[in-house]
Amino acid sequence: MAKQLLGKEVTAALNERIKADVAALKEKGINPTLGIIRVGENESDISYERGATKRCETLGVACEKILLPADATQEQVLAAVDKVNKDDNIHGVLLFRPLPKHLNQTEIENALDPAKDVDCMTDGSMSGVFTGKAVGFPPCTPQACMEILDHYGIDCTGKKAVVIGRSLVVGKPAAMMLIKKNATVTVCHTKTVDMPSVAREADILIVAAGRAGVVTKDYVAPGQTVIDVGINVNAEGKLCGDVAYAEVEPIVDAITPVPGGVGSVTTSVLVGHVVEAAKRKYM
Ligand SMILES: NC(=O)C1=CN([C@@H]2O[C@H](COP(=O)(O)OP(=O)(O)OC[C@H]3O[C@@H](n4cnc5c(N)ncnc54)[C@H](OP(=O)(O)O)[C@@H]3O)[C@@H](O)[C@H]2O)C=CC1
Ligand SMILES: Nc1nc(=O)c2c([nH]1)NC[C@@H]1CN(c3ccc(C(=O)N[C@@H](CCC(=O)O)C(=O)O)cc3)C=[N+]21
Repeated sequence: MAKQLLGKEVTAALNERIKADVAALKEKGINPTLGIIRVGENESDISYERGATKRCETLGVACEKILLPADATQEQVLAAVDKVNKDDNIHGVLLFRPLPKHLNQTEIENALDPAKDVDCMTDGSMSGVFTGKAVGFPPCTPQACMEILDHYGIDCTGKKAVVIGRSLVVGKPAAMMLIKKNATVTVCHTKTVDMPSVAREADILIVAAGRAGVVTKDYVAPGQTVIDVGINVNAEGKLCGDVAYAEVEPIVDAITPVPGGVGSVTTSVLVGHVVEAAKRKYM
């Protein structure tokens, strides 16, 4: 039986700190607020929105939403970003990605006010992840993965880490953060040849492919820690990860469940960034 790495154990201390910061801000008459921009009805975006909204509520942070149709134009999305940029009562912004293909995502991402960039959307913020210089906030999901490793005392120094996925939201920044923690990192993607044998060599396996069940028992080995970032909705409408949990869990040392793993830490990290953005502005 693998040890379950539980999101709620990781977020307990984080949430207490956030609540204290929220109380201090409210005492000064500041109401920390997250702005959400969603384009279309993607299920994984909607489940993140639900989780983030709930987390805001329990931590006393307000939430304002702009919802646009899947066929929204570049101008409409840019206008939404401009609106949240100009709104002094919004301290941090979440824009779900990837955006529909017809949009110029880079232009939209970089239109955001860097001070409100709580999920590392702008190139300026992302540069900080690669250079190690403190620029803005790191992306919430890879940070959540690192929080889990830290909380459970999983030391990365000298370990082999394999990341499946190379997106700017998860895979690439996660690889940089693992390097910073002194791991030796391999990044896999759809052109990787013989992924199972690469993954089996890992001490720490981070999976962010966005395909339910890609990681089967052939990808894992005893002794491994598996962090399942994937959030997919199965045929019964239930959340499931990218790892075939039932067949992988008996083999490895430690694993994050879905739900109850990375996703719940991500929303806490996000709300923490919003509160920190408000603190930087006023305190
Ligand atoms: N738990 C959480 O808090 C969060 C969860 N997620 C979830 O994580 C998953 C990944 O998200 P994101 O990075 O944004 O997704 P993207 O679709 O942007 O990227 C997926 C990456 O995985 C690679 N990939 C896809 N299929 C395979 C495969 N069969 N074998 C190897 N590599 C593959 C792709 O490779 P290539 O580049 O070659 O196309 C790509 O680099 C999604 O399920 C998403 O919902 C995302 C953010 C937060
Ligand atoms: N710019 C951007 N950043 C993202 O991080 C991002 C994104 N776009 N697009 C969509 C995906 C998907 N994703 C989810 C995160 C948490 C839950 C989630 O359900 N969280 C629950 C808990 C789920 C669990 O317990 O595992 C909660 O917080 O209560 C779902 C989905 C983020 N993503």
